[in-house]
Amino acid sequence: MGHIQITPSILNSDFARLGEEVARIPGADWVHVDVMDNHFVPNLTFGPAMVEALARVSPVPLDAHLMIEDADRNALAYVEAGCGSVTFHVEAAKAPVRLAREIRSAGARASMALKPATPIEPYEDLLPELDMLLIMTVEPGFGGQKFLDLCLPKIRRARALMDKHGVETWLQVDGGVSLETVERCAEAGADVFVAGSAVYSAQDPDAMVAALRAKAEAARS
Ligand SMILES: O=C(CO)[C@H](O)[C@H](O)COP(=O)(O)O
Ligand SMILES: [Fe+2]
Repeated sequence: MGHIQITPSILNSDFARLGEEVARIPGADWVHVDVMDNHFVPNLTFGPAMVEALARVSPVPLDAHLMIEDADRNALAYVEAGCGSVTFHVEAAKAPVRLAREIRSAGARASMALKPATPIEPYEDLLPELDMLLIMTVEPGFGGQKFLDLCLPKIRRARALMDKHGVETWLQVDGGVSLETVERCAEAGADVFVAGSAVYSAQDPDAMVAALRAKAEAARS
């Protein structure tokens, strides 16, 4: 299992002041950027030009979470925009192995996401192709939703499969992660934690990043 990483999502931050919003979380490991196209999910955020502008000013690397149809054709634009990690949804990719290899060859970490109802088992053999697996803990589309406990067994099963294959793949959780739920995720085997509303609704977002990290680390030991 990798070291604990905290990845705030800017989805519920102030979109009119994104540069200032990312400057409020210097203690984060990554900034999580939720790209939504109003087709794969019923919500619309931003595209490569906006992400490229954010990459230029962010104090930490960008972790793009692409909730978009036709990931095969659109994912590389986010590597070119300067993201250090690019996550596509397996439900939106026609050729996930080829896409993961393309993302890696273009110079970013390749990551694949699973919606809550998508099982990990059919994708076991893909794990060596991935730098990170994202297990969604809400239905994708909106920030501020309630954490789905029904996803915890899948996190445990994914961690067991990673151990079985001896891979270094990081295991990210995204959706409803807060001081109340981060320990459950860490105990189940997650090592990368996305937190949107928990971080940006806090008085001091960087202190919330530190608090989430401390809880996840304590849960693991
Ligand atoms: O991918 C997402 C939603 O589809 C977001 O990253 C996620 O919901 C973060 O927000 P919160 O921590 O408020 O749930
Ligand atoms: Fe996300």
